[in-house]
Amino acid sequence: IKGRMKSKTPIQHPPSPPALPLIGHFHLLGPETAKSFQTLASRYGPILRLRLVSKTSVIVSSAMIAKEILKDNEMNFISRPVVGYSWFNIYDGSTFVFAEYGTYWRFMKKLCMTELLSLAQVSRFTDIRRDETMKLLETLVKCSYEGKSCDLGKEFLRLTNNYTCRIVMSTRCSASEDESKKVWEFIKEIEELLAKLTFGEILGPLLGKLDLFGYGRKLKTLLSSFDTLVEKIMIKHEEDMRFCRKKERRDLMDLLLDVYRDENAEVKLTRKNIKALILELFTAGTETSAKALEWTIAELINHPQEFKKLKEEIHRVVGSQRLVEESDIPNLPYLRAVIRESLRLHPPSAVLLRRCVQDCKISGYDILANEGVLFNLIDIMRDPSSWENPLDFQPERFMEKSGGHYDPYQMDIRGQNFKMLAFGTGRRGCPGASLALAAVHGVIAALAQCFDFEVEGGKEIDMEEKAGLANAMAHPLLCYPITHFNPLAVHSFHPSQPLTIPKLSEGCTVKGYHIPSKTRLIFKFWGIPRDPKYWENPVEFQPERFLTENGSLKGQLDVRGQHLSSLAIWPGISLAQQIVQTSLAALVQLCFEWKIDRKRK
Ligand code: HEM
Repeated sequence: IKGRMKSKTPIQHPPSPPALPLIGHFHLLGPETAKSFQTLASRYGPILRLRLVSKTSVIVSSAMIAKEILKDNEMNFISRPVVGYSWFNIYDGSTFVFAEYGTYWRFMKKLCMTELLSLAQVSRFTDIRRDETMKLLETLVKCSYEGKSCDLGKEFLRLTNNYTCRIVMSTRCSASEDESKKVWEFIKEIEELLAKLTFGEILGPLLGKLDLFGYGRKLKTLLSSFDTLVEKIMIKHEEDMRFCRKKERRDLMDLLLDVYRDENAEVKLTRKNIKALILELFTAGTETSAKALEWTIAELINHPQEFKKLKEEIHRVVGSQRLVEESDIPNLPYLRAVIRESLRLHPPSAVLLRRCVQDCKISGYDILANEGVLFNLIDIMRDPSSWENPLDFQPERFMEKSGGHYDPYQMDIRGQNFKMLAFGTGRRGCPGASLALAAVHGVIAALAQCFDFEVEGGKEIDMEEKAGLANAMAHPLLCYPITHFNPLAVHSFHPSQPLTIPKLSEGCTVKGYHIPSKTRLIFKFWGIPRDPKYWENPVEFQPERFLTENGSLKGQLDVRGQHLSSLAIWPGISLAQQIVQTSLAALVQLCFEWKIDRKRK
């Protein structure tokens, strides 16, 4: 009323459904919040105003209005709404993601874009992502040989948490892997609590502060334990610097500590700022990237034609002698189209949150200062006026019509294309996009090259979305990997894997026994390379057996499968041999002599 009396012209709010006393429009939101917004948008238009108990928010569901707000009025919508759980956040006032637009936020954003998460930094950590990807492949190969199913969602979360831990604070520097495991156990619990508190927040400050369900107190305790652990890791980093201990590489914590100690820095960072940022890098980066992986592989499993096309592209470009690398990504346009299509249909952050700084007009409606604005990305990126058959998974839509090249404008996912806002846009857009994209492309390419996936009972993956705004899959992504390219098998006296041919396509007869089609064949390496028919003293370690008298290599060294008595290798040979030979040579030549603990034999 006060607002109306003050203004000469009546305020023209965006359309709004009838509200109930006290709870406002709360009753109109179903468990699938994004879908409820969608239903309301189809009745009231692409911009509408909702009151949820104590909070008033404007909901935007069209690319055009998103552009008007986020591009034409960027500075007026550059801050984020204040979140209720700040009462329980020990880092309140020190965070980056929810920082007001101002000197601190600008300083931190620049630091993220030019140092911490810059393209150069992301490529410096390629080997860490590769290493973690190999661990994932190893798990899947194991499941494949044992005929066990695998919860891919869990594995993806483990992968993104692990490489983030290593990039941010090198598990090796933190003395034991236990510490990194603890960090991500904290993060998991903190994320769960934040989701609960974000929902409870709409109850308003009075009820919110009462903390009826006790989530706030639990969050405070968890954050304090996280703080103690990260402080310990920080002290170790500082000791390493002080005593000039040699490190393989400098991680993000080292870079942040440099700024912390820099007397001339534009902004004096506190320890609290550093810890808050570390927490936010985890909460903003790990689950989002894991969800992107999960949705993409689920779509590919449900779309065998597209999956096959992706495999063929990788085979054409990379061949079958080595594992696909992140450096191959520029030459894999279909892969890039697949990732974009998955992010379009299933944005891991389903909404963008901004706050209006000063009263302004958008599409003829008044948006008032301090009103929150929520951009429903699912609606925007499935808008039929922007996308043909918007609900279908069609990576081809990102390719130019002729010649299968990609269309650079369509492919832009960093915010200049307002139909495609998976990473947000403008100054407040996601600074982790390069890291996330490198990881997601690398992992999906490796999975497509190495595996097929079967769902129990030959069914399709259920693509139902979980309740709430998290845009996660409602059901665990359980499937059976079938290895058709194993990059891990290494030639050695102790072959690491049995050789498996995924499935026999047609039945056949071997030595009088009928083997029906679809049987999985396993060749036991223990048997073949130790067969006394082929090898003298087969269980003795005698490298000389591979050498001629004048010291050159014998034909038997062929480990690529022509020599049946030495079947230990798979097409990952070049990579595998390089890793094993170079590390072994370095260990022997340069570094160490080994002593055995005699008591233990
Ligand atoms: C597929 C993975 C990811 C997706 C879909 C995603 C998406 C987003 C979105 C939509 C925003 C809000 C942008 C806006 O308001 O315009 C955002 C912000 C942010 N993201 Fe990401 N993100 C991902 C991965 C990452 C990673 C790996 C990191 C860092 C390790 C990260 C760090 C951040 C930070 C710090 C912000 C806040 C930026 C600010 O307020 O200025 N994100 N992200």
